Amino acid sequence: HPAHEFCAAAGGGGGGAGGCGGGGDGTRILIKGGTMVNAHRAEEADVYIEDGVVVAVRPNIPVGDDNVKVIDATGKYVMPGGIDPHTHLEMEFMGTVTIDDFYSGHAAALAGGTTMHIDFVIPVNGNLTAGLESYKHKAEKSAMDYGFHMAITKWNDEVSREMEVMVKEHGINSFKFFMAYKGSLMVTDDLLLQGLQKCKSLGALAMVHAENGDAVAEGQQRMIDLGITGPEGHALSRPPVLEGEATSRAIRLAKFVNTPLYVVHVMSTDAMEEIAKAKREGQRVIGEPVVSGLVLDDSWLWDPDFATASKYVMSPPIREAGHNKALQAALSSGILQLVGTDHCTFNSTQKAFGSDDFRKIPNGVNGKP
Ligand SMILES: NC(=O)NCCC(=O)O
Ligand SMILES: [Zn+2]
Repeated sequence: HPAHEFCAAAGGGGGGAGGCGGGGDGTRILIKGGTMVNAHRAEEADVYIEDGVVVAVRPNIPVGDDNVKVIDATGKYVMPGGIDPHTHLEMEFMGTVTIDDFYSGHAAALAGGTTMHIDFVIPVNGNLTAGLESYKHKAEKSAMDYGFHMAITKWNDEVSREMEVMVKEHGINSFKFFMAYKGSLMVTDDLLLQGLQKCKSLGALAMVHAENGDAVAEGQQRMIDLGITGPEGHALSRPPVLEGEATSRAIRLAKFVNTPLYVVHVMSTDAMEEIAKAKREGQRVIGEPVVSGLVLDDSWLWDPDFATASKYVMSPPIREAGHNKALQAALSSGILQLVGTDHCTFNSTQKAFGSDDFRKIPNGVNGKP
């Protein structure tokens, strides 16, 4: 099984569902001489691991016996594995499927030091159980730990009942509502309200993709009417004001229901300021910037080469320079709380579906731009 290559490389046990796992196989590893970094500080320390569990962290741990695998980390940082809270592996979207699956995506993540991620289950025709079955199947080739959030794309009594089953029987306790992608994944305010109330009653976390999907459709038509069909039309059609509006609306509806809210991929100062204001007033709102929004700007979308420009098409769009620095500052001051990648990769052939109409370019970028 391909997962074993990575488990072996990591010195871990056998690869069960959800990753390599410790396995109690007697593996002993000593990482020596590095600078160990945790959330609160960095220090010179060795790390001793038994059966996949860190049992000692202190300077100068003696090697002891020959059965300990010693890794020399002199001059290197030793950090906990990263957790990516936002990915889309093998996701069916905009008429195609993201090219990184639960094996190639895991290989890339592990190579970069990410050891766990949370993907979004997309229901099948609104059915949550069918969606989960499909994602469990996709994840059979996994090589690292993973978990699932779940999108809610329809509303009826069955969906409401299934949400409870997801929380109580499958450990899925975060549900995403797309306020954009009109005609496919988008939900109405009515559905969002029902969903927020259900999340509250289950103690689950509601998440939103915050853009005004109706206004985006209008903005897209405006661009087409103006003859703007290239990737730059993507950013022009869905400006920050539409992200700010939806973020504010979701925050206020969550306040009305009195339930916490997680805003995924915060890409603009407009959205970030809505989150900052709500938090100042004591509301429980979590804001997640993503790597592309923190480090890139929208100039790429104006590249005359379609293959280059289309690589940067995602939603909400990568914004004008300035938003990225403001998001970085908000992250360092705690207004925004964690970073995802929104890893959602399409190759140049897939991106070319929209070579004469930006509306058909599959939305999504590589999480490590
Ligand atoms: N972000 C993006 O453009 N694609 C992935 C789907 C989503 O998160 O909206
Ligand atoms: Zn996403």
